[in-house]
Amino acid sequence: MFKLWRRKKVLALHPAIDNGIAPTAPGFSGGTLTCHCKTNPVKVRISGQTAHNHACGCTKCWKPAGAIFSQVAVVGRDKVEVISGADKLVVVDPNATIQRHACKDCGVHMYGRIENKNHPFYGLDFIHTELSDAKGWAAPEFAAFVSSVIESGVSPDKMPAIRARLTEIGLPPYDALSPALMDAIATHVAKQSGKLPA
Ligand SMILES: N[C@@H](CCC(=O)N[C@@H](CSCO)C(=O)NCC(=O)O)C(=O)O
Ligand SMILES: [Zn+2]
Ligand SMILES: [Zn+2]
Repeated sequence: MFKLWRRKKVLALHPAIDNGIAPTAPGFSGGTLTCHCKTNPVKVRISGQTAHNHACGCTKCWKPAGAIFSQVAVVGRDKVEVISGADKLVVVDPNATIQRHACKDCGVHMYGRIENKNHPFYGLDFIHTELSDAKGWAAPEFAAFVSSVIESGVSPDKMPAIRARLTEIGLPPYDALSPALMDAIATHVAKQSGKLPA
């Protein structure tokens, strides 16, 4: 008789978080993001470390094939320079708050930019550091917009297992951004409206 061994199916959250998160390197100073095109890839030079790296479950952030989550971080827009293939970049949704500049050939998002000067995160670009093979990028710290994965077709039944796995990995799951970032956004709004002193 054959015995059938069935391994528990592991959730494919994101390749950069499923098999252990690479550590942040002190003093890390950046690297080059490369799109997935075999020829003439788009290259974006990032001249600094990122901040607020997180797994994002929203429908708008770019995810590698098979991943439920995106991994996305911010860096000052002055640290982002397209060094190759600029002619292949298109803005995915010009009406979105974050204007994601994607390679029109492979679909990879190379950077997302906020053009609204009143936005709390104006001055920061959103990038996917897994597009660089440099080691030492800031590690992800939390998971954002977790419930939004349902909007991409994930069965609601899987949510308890997804939240449990994120917690196990060390990425606290939130259904918006992290409390610290939500507080920063609300503080900015309150200062703009005069409810708090500027
Ligand atoms: N349920 C929606 C949520 C989309 C959303 O609000 N995404 C956030 C986080 S993106 C990176 O952290 C956001 O700020 N979006 C602004 C934008 O995308 O322009 C969905 O899943 O689509
Ligand atoms: Zn490409
Ligand atoms: Zn997102």
